Amino acid sequence: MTEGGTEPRPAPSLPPLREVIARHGLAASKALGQNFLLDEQLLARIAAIPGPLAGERVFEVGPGPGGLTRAALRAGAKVTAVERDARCIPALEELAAAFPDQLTVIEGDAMKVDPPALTGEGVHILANLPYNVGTPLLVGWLSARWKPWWASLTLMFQQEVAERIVAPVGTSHYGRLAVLAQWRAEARIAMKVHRSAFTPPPKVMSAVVHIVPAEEPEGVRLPVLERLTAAAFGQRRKMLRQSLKGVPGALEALEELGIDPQRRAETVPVSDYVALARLLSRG
Ligand SMILES: C[S@@+](CC[C@H](N)C(=O)[O-])C[C@H]1O[C@@H](n2cnc3c(N)ncnc32)[C@H](O)[C@@H]1O
Repeated sequence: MTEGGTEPRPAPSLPPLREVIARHGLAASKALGQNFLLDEQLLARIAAIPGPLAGERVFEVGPGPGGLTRAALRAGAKVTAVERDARCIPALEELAAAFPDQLTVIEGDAMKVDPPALTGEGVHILANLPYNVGTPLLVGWLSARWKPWWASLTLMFQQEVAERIVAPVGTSHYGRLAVLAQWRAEARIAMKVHRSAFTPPPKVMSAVVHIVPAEEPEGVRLPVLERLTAAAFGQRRKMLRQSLKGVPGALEALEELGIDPQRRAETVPVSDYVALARLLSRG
């Protein structure tokens, strides 16, 4: 016995994921963006990205046959998983039975559930999702009130999308998503994943992005920052004095901050967008 607690339970032995997929007839659906990860060592490495999960709560979106789910459960997490494909639910219920009191399975659309109501605050979000679902969910999670209800995000994306999230100023991927992800959070690519790791393999390479909340800069309203970056990057080849013309007060704010109006959007660091938005948030 450990002091004040119980011995961790030995992880139950589970059938290989291929067998789970075959037994439950989980032929990958293109419409649901299903590309499954079956390599359990790789899955364990992804589940380790948020840090030690023993006793932590995890919200998983799109568990599918449960590969990433079982990795998080083996690491000792309490997992709430939302899956849209009804065919996957019996396989996930089997996993819940193998890890008593550790897994709650919800059949539903992640775009429609209210995760903090399901999981409470301080959860680690884990997801390997289709791009068309993953990006809107990410934007929603990054737009939450700060500090957010989640403790970290560990999300698989197409590599090109991952590059746009972590892009430094001055690079071709730098844009609205980079500013949104970086103005009050730290975002990095934690792992690149070759397309051949998926069944079936997608057309492009993938990468896992890890995001943790940082201090929110004071006096900045997010809608103001978004209006600014929408205008600036909406015409990214133009000089700021042209692209920001339609944003009331923006040209005066450039001058007040000593930001050269001849610069283009992609040369302006996140800290300058924040400073501009702070001035414009005053009004
Ligand atoms: C790329 S697969 C990943 C499956 C599994 N996590 C893995 O890594 O092998 C994406 C999963 O997300 C599910 N999914 C797609 N759209 C969803 C949505 N709107 N809400 C919840 N799950 C969704 C799919 O059914 C599928 O199981």
